[in-house]
Amino acid sequence: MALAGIRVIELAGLAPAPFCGMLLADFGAKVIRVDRTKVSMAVDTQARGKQSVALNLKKPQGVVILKRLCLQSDVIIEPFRKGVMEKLGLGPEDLLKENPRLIYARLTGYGQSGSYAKSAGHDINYLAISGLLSMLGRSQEKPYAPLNLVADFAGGGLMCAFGIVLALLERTRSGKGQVIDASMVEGAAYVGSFMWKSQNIGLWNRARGENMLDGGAPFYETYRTLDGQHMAVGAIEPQFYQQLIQGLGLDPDDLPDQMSVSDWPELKKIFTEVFATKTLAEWSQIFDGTDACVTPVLSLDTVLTHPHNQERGSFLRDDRGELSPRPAPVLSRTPAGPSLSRDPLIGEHTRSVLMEYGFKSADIEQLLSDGIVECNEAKARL
Ligand SMILES: C[C@H](CCC[C@H](C)C(=O)SCCNC(=O)CCNC(=O)[C@H](O)C(C)(C)COP(=O)(O)OP(=O)(O)OC[C@H]1O[C@@H](n2cnc3c(N)ncnc32)[C@H](O)[C@@H]1OP(=O)(O)O)[C@H]1CC[C@H]2[C@@H]3[C@H](O)C[C@@H]4C[C@H](O)CC[C@]4(C)[C@H]3C[C@H](O)[C@]12C
Repeated sequence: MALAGIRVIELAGLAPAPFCGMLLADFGAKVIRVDRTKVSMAVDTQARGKQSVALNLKKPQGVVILKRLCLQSDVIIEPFRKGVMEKLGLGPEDLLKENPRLIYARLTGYGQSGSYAKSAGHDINYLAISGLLSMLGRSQEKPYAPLNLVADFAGGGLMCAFGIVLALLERTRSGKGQVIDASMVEGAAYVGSFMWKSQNIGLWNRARGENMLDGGAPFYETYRTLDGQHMAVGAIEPQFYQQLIQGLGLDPDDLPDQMSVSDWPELKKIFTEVFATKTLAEWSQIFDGTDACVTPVLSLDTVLTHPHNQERGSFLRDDRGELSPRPAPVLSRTPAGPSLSRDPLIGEHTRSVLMEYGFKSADIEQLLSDGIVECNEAKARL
């Protein structure tokens, strides 16, 4: 796998950092998640392929252990508010001094500088400050955040993983690590570059929800079917639009021009009425194999049974039968090899990881009895 041999220390966080760690693990990195002690249940739902060490960083010995782990690792991912790591004596200066090859990834909402740097926040706040939230939503309605996909995952976890891979690549030339300041506000805005750079071609001239790609156009919309499901329509180009009209059984001569914006509400009404006359299966049969750009809106449960997804093996089932997306993209020689085993329990690998990093058995027993680290091997065997 592409990242085989890379060791990553991921300090446990909420959603973006765990996703970043999972991406690296899927592509072969050894990812050790450092959890707090005295926590019963992990909140990391993106723990595929990771190991867990439970370590109390509020104790000086805990800090020493983390430093030792970082000394023999390539990457650390920290998901805390600005200043937290420095307060613990684990800031970039401390860690890079001991391991100059370390890549120190700081995944935060607002970045390491600026007046918001120390403020709490979540995806919706970062999206708001990025400018993008103002563009998301239906006509005449308030802005609407599309789950926590854009800032947490696209602009946060994924962008941070991109930074880490860049830094690893650069290190092969310089031999040096570096600090990555991954702000979700900036990551989200960057993912949205198209929105800024396409303003001068008139794509966003109208109010929110009334443009071509934000729900304004009848040919870029979802429609309810007879059986209460939905079809997605993305027939932008005239030659594809023509196939949409044909599939709907409409006569183009009876319809206003595709690009007549003032007629869009009327055209939407017509499409809505027609889509409501057939089931999702019937519409799929009509449009599959055409270039009308019409597809069924699948649920998380039905994606697996769709022929295209089945043919490509786009989703996988783990040992417990849970379904999730296969890692993307697919690399021809060194594809990802996601773990199919259950997620780690908190502290399940404390002992084995510490041994691997050179700690002696007797020292580990002492750390356990002092409450600096915790082990959950017994629970894991149940
Ligand atoms: C699924 C829910 C998550 C939703 C995601 C949401 C939409 C997001 O947007 S995530 C993005 C959040 N933002 C960031 O990550 C940006 C950077 N980080 C921050 O800004 C902050 O960390 C913060 C704002 C996110 C949190 O601030 P906080 O004050 O809590 O923390 P920090 O200032 O960063 O300081 C951390 C302190 O912790 C100390 N620490 C760290 N590690 C250790 C260690 N190993 N040992 C000792 N101490 C440690 C560190 O030193 C700092 O200490 P100080 O403060 O003294 O400096 C989920 C959201 C909530 C979940 C539910 C909830 O947890 C309750 C249940 C729990 C149960 O187990 C499972 C079910 C729950 C219902 C659970 C379910 C879901 O997981 C949630 C709903």
